[in-house]
Amino acid sequence: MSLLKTNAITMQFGGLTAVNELSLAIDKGEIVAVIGPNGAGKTTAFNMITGVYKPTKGNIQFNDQDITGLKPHLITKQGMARTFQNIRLFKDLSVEDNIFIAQHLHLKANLYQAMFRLPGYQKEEKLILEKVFFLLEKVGLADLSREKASSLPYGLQRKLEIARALATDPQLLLLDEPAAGMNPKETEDLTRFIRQIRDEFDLTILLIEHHMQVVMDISNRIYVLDYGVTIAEGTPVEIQNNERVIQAYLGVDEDA
Ligand SMILES: Nc1ncnc2c1ncn2[C@@H]1O[C@H](COP(=O)(O)OP(=O)(O)OP(=O)(O)O)[C@@H](O)[C@H]1O
Repeated sequence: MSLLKTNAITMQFGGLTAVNELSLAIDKGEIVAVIGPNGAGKTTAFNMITGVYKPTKGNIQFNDQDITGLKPHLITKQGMARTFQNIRLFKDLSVEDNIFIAQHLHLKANLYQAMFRLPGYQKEEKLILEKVFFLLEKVGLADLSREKASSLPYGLQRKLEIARALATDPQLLLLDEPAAGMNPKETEDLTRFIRQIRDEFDLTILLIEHHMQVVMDISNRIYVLDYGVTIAEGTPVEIQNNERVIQAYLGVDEDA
């Protein structure tokens, strides 16, 4: 059974069809990549899946529930989390506070209990802090918990962003260009890290990535978009040998 299924989702912006009848099916535990040249529609696809845009046509099933058009925070609550192409941390907050804030989504205490720090809130807060440190340990950032997010090297900021996404207890994690701007060492580390969190947190991962080495190394399957159209789907080996893909993408602009 697929964890995520998009049935011919289409997104039109005026006269432009950014994504045309995209049908993805992602099984539990898979790591699946969506690739394609700039402007192919990858981020638009993510935005439809995570509720930022409502598809013009088609529908999206997550865990066998129709989530088409649900607001992003409700989709997050159903077990989907994402990171963005441009890092979106609270740069002036500490590493631990960046995760603490994400955890608040799960708070059951009301505003009154929180304002006066009543016992119900304090108990919950303690549990959240434990979880924050558990996550920081897992991603190797525990020693840097008090540092300002903006003071971390780029690769670690990306890790922190992923840890923050994990704080919402996702089953499906969407990563939008996780290797963007990373040096070769950081990229290698990231590939290992993505596999590690998939295993440790029992995740399914969908990623957009331009870095071909990362894509080929990490993905179970790959979908290729070009001008909004799905031109190929297959294993890394199949994709690397697909003539249409080579023409549309791999032959050009490999490291864009
Ligand atoms: N909100 C919007 N309004 C109008 N056009 C948009 C909007 N968002 C995206 N587009 C257009 O839709 C097409 C697909 O864009 P999208 O950002 O999804 O591509 P992408 O594959 O993610 O590209 P990149 O690799 O550069 O991030 C582009 O032509 C883009 O200009």
